[in-house]
Amino acid sequence: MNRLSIVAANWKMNGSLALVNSMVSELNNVTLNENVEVVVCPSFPYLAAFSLASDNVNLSKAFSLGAQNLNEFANGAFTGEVSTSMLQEVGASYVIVGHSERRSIYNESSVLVAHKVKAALSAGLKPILCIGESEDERVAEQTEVVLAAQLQPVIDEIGIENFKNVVIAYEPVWAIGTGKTASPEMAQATHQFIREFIAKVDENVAVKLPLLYGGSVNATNCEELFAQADIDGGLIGGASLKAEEFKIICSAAKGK
Ligand SMILES: O=C(CO)COP(=O)(O)O
Repeated sequence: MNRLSIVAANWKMNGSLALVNSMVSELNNVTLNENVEVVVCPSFPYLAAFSLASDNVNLSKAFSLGAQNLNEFANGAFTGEVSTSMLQEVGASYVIVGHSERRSIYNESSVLVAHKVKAALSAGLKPILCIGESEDERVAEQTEVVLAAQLQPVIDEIGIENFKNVVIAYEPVWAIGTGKTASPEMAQATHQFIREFIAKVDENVAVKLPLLYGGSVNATNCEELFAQADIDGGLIGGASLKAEEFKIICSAAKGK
């Protein structure tokens, strides 16, 4: 089938220059399976340093750099914000959009998320679009409704054909940073729903779409999660800050 698997590290507001340098040299020793890409998303101040350190060791092209957020406007009076061209200039090729922490703490709506996805694509950055339900929503059996409501504004904004440059990360909010991973079967069922939701609009796009799982992925559970038919890698938080553990997770991914 030839579908790319991706392991993306979301450092969130963690890390340091020392971690950037040690991670780059550790990643230089990882052997990846075919059709696997690794994306490291440190905080804004470390992007340029990560690029430089990767160039210095000539890190394989399978390793890319991503940002954790972007502003939807090209430039202007937006104090504290970062534009797509700035991200590109420092070497980012991916950007996380719509993480549940941004949706809940910074009130980012699905419409704003859609605008950010569009801005990323227009600048040639690949968005890693995060979607996921809260624990209450799952208990109320609203998971599929919530996911559909998060996806539809993006489909409306960019058009389904542009999903060929999008990565989706399914991150159940109740599994983020809690140690409560969705079981591989539960995660697979939800990934299958997401792929079928996209397939209803465009089957060719759906077949090729990398669908990552996120939420307490670690060195112990990654293999079983990544073996699921519709799970094409992961978006890793806490475990991506520990080089030894992250390397195991990277090596567990296989292109489908
Ligand atoms: O939010 C996440 C990645 O974006 C997941 O975080 P954890 O892996 O720490 O649960």
